[in-house]
Amino acid sequence: MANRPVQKETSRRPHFLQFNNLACETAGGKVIFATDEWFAPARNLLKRDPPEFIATAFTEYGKWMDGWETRRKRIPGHDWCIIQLGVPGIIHGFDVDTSFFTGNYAPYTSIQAACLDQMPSFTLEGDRTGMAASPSQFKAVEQLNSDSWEELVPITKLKPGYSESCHNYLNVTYPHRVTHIRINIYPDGGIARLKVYGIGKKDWSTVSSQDLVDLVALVNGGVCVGYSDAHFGHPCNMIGIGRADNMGDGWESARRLDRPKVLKVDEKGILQVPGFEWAILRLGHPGIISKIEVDTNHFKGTKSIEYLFPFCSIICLNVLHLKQQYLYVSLSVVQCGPVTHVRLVIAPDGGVSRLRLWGRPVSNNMTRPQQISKL
Ligand SMILES: NC(=O)NC(NC(N)=O)C(=O)[O-]
Repeated sequence: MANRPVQKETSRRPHFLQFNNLACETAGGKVIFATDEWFAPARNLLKRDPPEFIATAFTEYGKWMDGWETRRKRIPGHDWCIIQLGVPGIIHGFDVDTSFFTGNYAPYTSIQAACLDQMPSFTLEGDRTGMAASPSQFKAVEQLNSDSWEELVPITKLKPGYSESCHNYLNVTYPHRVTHIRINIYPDGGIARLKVYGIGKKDWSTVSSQDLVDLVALVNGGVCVGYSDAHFGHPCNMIGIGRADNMGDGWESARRLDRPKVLKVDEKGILQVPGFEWAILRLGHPGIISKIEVDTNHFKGTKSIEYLFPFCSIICLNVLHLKQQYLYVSLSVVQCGPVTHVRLVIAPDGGVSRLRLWGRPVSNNMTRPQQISKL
C-alpha cells in the first residue's frame, strides 16, 4: 500500500487546540511529584508563556533549559511526574512541546490519568533545579498507585524540539473527569511544556438554582467553540481565572484592513461598520444571565466597541462606546430565557481581557431558544 502524502504542520492542527489548558499555572495547575529535576524543574511544564532559549544561560547543574529536564539515567527505570490539574475536567488532547530540547529531548512518553476523591496533601514548592525526589516523597506518592492509573496515551515516540516540529499533538478519547495526570518519559530527558486541552467539569448538583455564578468561567466548564480571528490572543483567555496580568492573557484580534477611519453609530444606536470580529462561547451550564462584565484591562491602544448576542435568543445591549482607555463594565441584561451559548462581537476589532456572564443555572430541559424583546 502506498504511503499517504505527508501533510504540512499547519494543516495538522488538531481540533482540541481550541479548548482550555486545564493544567496551566494560571488555571491553578501544579506539579506535586517529580522523580528528578536535575537540569530544569518540572513546574516549567505548566508555564503560560512560550518556551525560550538563551544560549548563554547556564546553572551550576548544566545548561539552563526552559522546561522539565532530568539527568541522563544510568540505572533501570524511567522518569515521571504528577500534575494536579487546576481545573478538573474532560481531556481531549495533549501538546507535548519539546521546544529547544534537541540532543536532550525525551524520546518517548506515555500519559496516565485519575480522578481522585481527595486532593493529595503534598506538592512541590520553589526552584527544584538540581534535585531529585526524596525517599519520603516517593513513599507519599506510592499511596496514589499512579503506576496503575488509566493510560490515556500509550508509549509514544516524540519529535525533538526543532522549530515547528516541536509540537507533539496527542489525541485523547476518554469520557471521564480527570483531576490528576502522570506523564512518563522514557528513559529520561527534557520537555518544554505540557498542555492539557479539555473542558472543565463542575459538579453542578452542589449549585442551587438561586446561586449567582459566572456561567461561562473556565472553572465552571465554559469553553470557546468558534471565533473569527485570534491573531494575538485566543478568545478562551477571556474566561480565565481572576484578572489578567497583561494583554497576552485576553482575546485580541488583528486590525481589520477594512476598519473605518471613524466609527459611526446611527440614530437607533446601531454601529455602522463594514465588519467585526466574533467569538462563540458555550456556557458550563445552561442558565439565565442577569449581569455581564466586559473587562478590557490592558487593552489601551486597541479601543473597541462591544455588544453581545446570545446564540439561541437575542439579548440586545446598548452599543457600548469605550471612551476611556481602561474599562471594567457591568451591564445589566434584559430578562430573557435560558441560554446555552453566547456570541461576543467586537467591532471593528480589538481586544477584551475578560468576559463574565453572571446568572443562575437552570435544568437542561428548560433551554429552548426564546425570542425576546430588545432593550
Ligand atoms: N547541553 C546540554 O543540554 N546538556 C545536558 N543538558 C543540560 N541541560 O545541560 C544533557 O545532555 O543532558
